[in-house]
Amino acid sequence: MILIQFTGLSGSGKTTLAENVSAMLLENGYQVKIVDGDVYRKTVCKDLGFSKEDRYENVRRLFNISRDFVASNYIVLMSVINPFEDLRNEIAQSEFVKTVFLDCHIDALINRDPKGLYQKALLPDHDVNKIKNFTGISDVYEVPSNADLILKTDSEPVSDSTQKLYQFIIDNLVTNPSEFKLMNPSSSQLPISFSIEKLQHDLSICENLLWTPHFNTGRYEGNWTSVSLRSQSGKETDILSFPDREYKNTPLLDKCSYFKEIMDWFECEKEAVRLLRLGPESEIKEHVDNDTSYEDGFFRIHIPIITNSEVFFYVDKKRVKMEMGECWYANFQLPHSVQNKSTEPRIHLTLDCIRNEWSDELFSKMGFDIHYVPSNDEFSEEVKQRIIAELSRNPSETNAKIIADLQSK
Ligand SMILES: Nc1ncnc2c1ncn2[C@@H]1O[C@H](COP(=O)(O)OS(=O)(=O)O)[C@@H](OP(=O)(O)O)[C@H]1O
Ligand SMILES: Nc1ncnc2c1ncn2[C@@H]1O[C@H](COP(=O)(O)OP(=O)(O)O)[C@@H](O)[C@H]1O
Repeated sequence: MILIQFTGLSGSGKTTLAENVSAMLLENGYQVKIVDGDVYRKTVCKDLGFSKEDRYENVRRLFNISRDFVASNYIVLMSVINPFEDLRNEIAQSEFVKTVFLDCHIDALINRDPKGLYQKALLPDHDVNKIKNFTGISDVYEVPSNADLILKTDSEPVSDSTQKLYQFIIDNLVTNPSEFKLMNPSSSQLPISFSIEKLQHDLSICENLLWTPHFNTGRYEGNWTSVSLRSQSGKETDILSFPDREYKNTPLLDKCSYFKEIMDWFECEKEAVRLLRLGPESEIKEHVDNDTSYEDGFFRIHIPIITNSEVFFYVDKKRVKMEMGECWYANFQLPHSVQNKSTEPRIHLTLDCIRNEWSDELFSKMGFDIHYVPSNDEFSEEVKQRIIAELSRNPSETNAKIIADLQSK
């Protein structure tokens, strides 16, 4: 299945194209849902306005609703202005999401003005009818740099845009739903970054110590070593990481105040905390680490201290570009590998953390469905009830069948 996240200014054609394409898809036997910002702002999102925070919250809520529909094998057309690049990218991390940019020049929109909103947005400041913070006029719209499809809705007829979008959806549908795993992102950047200078300062304290070679020599080629800031024995040379054991800070951590500060930023229990050094021209072969996904109650964080563009970190066959000072989660239960093709070492600080309420709040802000249970054909009870409630609002023979099917599971 597929989720189309539209992005485009008011009047660019989101509603028109969503409705046209939906009609064509329905005619051809597909199940379709339109999740339209304009509509949901009157119900689920009626507490939200147009501040930056509210727009983020609005789009995230609509994405959560859309994702539930995708889980029920709907083609979903999420029709929102969706003005922020980082939020669109966050959503696009899910494999089933495609971004469609409705590119329409502002002059054409002002001219077109189907709802009379531009006229109101352009009124003088003192006018009581003026719409403030209007996207494209008095509020930001970040032009997408990596949309999967761009439709020039100011220069092509509606029928052309409709046909192109319809074909794009058909071409990108996951044809065998049983092979399609709906899941949380395989990797995701946290909304925090750390000082590269301070990270490298603390690293310099550790650099002359004895770094222990990684125990599983079959897994890598070249040089892969580590030093512990927190380990089971409390020793710096103990670099093993096993779940559900007691961990203690090592004496090294007392000397590294910034690493300690970073650890404290994570308001959750920590297991192993280590510096991992992948030497020049070295490679960690593809492997999986069991029970290391957020859904298992665990999350491993990577913070690059020294890295460069010749480091290739892959998670689930996708390259994850982690820059120095950034903070990343990845699901290491999925196949992953690292190649350092450069002549410099790559050094990361890694923290093994235990999921709790604090991290659930953080991960839901990052677009994770914290109720997601990894299984191909089952939903959590809560998700199931939400889908049933939504389908019941829209009675039809098909919806009645889906509800009966869901209730029988
Ligand atoms: N200040 C301001 N800025 C932009 N849009 C405004 C504003 N005030 C009201 N409207 C109407 O709200 C619709 C946009 O809502 P969205 O949910 O798509 O916006 S956002 O993605 O959260 O930015 C948008 O609907 P569309 O015209 O369908 O885009 C407008 O009708
Ligand atoms: N190629 C096109 N694609 C979509 N809409 C177009 C196109 N060309 C002209 N239009 C017109 O632009 C307007 C778009 O309005 P609407 O679909 O409500 O936009 P939005 O939902 O983005 O606010 C409609 O009047 C539509 O007929």
